[in-house]
Formats: sequence, C-alpha cells, structure tokens
Amino acid sequence: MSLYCGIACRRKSFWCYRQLSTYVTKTRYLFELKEDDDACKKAQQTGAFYLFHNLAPLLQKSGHQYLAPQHSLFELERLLGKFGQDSQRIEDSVLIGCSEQQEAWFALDLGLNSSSSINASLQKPEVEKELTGSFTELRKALYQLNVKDASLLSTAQALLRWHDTHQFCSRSGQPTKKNMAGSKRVCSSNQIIYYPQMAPVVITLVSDGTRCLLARQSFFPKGMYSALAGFCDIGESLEETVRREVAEEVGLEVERLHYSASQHWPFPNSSLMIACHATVKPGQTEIRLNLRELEAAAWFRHDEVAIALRRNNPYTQQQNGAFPFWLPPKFAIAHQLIKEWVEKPIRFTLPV
Ligand SMILES: NC(=O)C1=CN([C@@H]2O[C@H](COP(=O)(O)OP(=O)(O)OC[C@H]3O[C@@H](n4cnc5c(N)ncnc54)[C@H](OP(=O)(O)O)[C@@H]3O)[C@@H](O)[C@H]2O)C=CC1
Ligand SMILES: [Mg+2]
Repeated sequence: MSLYCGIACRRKSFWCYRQLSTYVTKTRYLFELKEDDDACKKAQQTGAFYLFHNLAPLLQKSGHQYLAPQHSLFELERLLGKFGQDSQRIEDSVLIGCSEQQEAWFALDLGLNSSSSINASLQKPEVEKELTGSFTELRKALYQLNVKDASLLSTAQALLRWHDTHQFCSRSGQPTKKNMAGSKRVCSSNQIIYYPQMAPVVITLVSDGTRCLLARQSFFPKGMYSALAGFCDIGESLEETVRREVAEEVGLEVERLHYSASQHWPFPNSSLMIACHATVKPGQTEIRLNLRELEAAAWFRHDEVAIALRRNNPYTQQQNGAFPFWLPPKFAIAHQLIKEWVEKPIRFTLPV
C-alpha cells in the first residue's frame, strides 16, 4: 500500500491524497479496535467472519478459482446454535482487517479447542455440508485465491495459530487471555503481555552478472527451484544473514546487496520474508553444496529462467520421466524476486 501511494504521489497528487486519507482512516479504525474491547465487540455486529477448521480456511470452488466466503454475526450465531454451541465461542475470533467502508473482518477457527472456552471442536463434515464449502489446506489453495484473499487468509491463519500455541504464560504456566481483537494475550497472574511474533527470514537471489543461482530442498515439489532462504540468527543484521546463509548453503561469498521487497509468509509458522538481490565476487562461482540444507543448486541462464517463469502447468511430467524446471508460483515473493531479475538489471547499493 505504501509503495502504491509512493508511486501515485509522484504522478497524481490529488488522487493520491484521497487514497491516503482513506488509508489513514482505515488504519486509525483498526488501531481503535485493537485497543478497545468494547469497540471491537461492537464491530463484530456489523462485521464479516472468515471461518477455519484446524487452521484450514473454508473455501468455495468457482471454476479454477477458490473463493473465501464471509459470514455475518447473525449467520455465525445461527450456525453455532444449530450445532449446540453458545455464541461465547465468537470471542475466540481475531481481527484481521477491514474494508474501506469500515466493515471489520474477523477469523474464527471452529476446529481448535480453546482453553478459555467450554465449547468443543465442531465436526468438519457437518459444518462443510451446512456451509456448502470445504475446509482446504491453505498451502494448496493459496495459488488459486485472488491476492486479497490469499493475503487475508495468510494473516488469519498465522494469527489463529499463534493464539492456539500461546495459551499459557511461559513464566508462570498460568493461562493467558486474548484481548477482543486478538492483537495480544495477557497472563492472568503476572500481567505479562505477549504479542504475535514473526521470524525474520532473508530470501536472496544470487547473480554472477549473467546467471542466477537457484536451489531446491528435498521436500520441494519435483522440478521446482527457488532462491536461497534462511532464518535470521539472533543478533544478526539483514546483511549478515544474507552473507552467512549463502556461505552456509552454497559455499559462496556475496559481495553486494540490493533490498527488493518483503512478504508475510504463514508457513510453517509466521515469517517475515525479506527479499534481496546479491552478487558474488567476480570469478568465484563454484558451488559447494551443503547437503544437510539443500538437495541441489545450480546457475541458470536468463533465457532458461524467463521460460520457466512462463510455465503454467509445472506438474506435467516429461516423456523421459523427468519434471521440467519450474519456479515458485506468482504469490510467493521468490517468484517476484526472480521476475524482477529477468525483467530489469538491478542496481546494487549495499556492500555486505
Ligand atoms: N514465500 C516464499 O517465496 C518463500 C518462502 N520460504 C520460507 O522461508 C523459510 C526459511 O527457509 P529455509 O531455507 O527453510 O530456512 P533455513 O535455511 O534457515 O533452514 C531451515 C532450518 O533452520 C532451522 N531454524 C532456525 N531458526 C528457525 C525458526 N525461527 N523457525 C524454524 N526453523 C528455524 C530449522 O532447523 P531444525 O529443524 O534443524 O531446528 C529449520 O529446519 C521456510 O519456512 C519457507 O517456508 C522459502 C522460500 C521461498
Ligand atoms: Mg535455506
């Protein structure tokens, strides 16, 4: 959103001002809902709910696309009533955003058991039948959702998972209680506040000037290669993580670094993916693979990568039994990083 505004600002200031004021209004409204439990509860009355079951979102298939249906508070209360549950369960929901008209959006998991609720898990097949949808694994559905829903459901899943795994204080062992919006949890005995966390991860596309380095882990789908990724160690800067991860995984030393973009990634837990381009020292391109981390890594030419980016159906096995070389789907920041490298030369700004 900020990048969007930044671009628009330089082109059309009046239009941009209107966009910004809508954005600011929305942001202030969400801030209020996070701070004020009563305001948040009130917002549920006119809000919309996205439903999950054991972290799988409820989706409806429409052709090749998945749609994420919204439910009103009234529909949700009716559903819970039908399955013999009281509406107290709705307090387990978390705030995940709002529309420009300030309709608040919430996510609620009907499968996870909450320590603060007497309600048991709802049976998945019965709920699916009632709501004419299916609870679908997010990782599988992500690429058949539009960008808005993919991003919203990723946030929702990450937040629901965090609440599910932080129900007790790590100091006192006593239960923690979420605020209405789900933006924090507080220990009932010592008032320690816990906030949802993301682990920073760098993802780096290494180039030698003409080729780029792509790698695969053994659990990747067959034929898929991606940029190098790795979690930041405590105490490290972004530049230090890039340098260490590239050295650890492929035995190369990177020279210059250029920040590209970032993305929240909900798998396996919540990560903040920080995407960068980097170059290796001239003439030092021999890959020394760390087999404990990677299954394979190789240098790829510009034309090979450009073709792979356009590949629509990567799972098609070739006649010789092999799988074609393909790249992560559009929604993944790895795809955007590789596309950026294919489309325009990168100006390297930061020494590592
Ligand atoms: N959105 C995108 O485009 C992409 C996203 N990714 C994501 O980036 C993440 C990191 O990439 P990956 O190459 O696996 O990372 P690493 O190279 O850092 O290797 C992963 C290993 O690091 C250890 N580790 C250290 N800190 C953490 C932590 N905070 N959370 C989990 N594991 C940790 C674990 O080892 P052990 O289990 O031995 O303790 C784990 O198996 C992945 O989760 C992946 O989903 C990756 C590529 C593309
Ligand atoms: Mg890695």
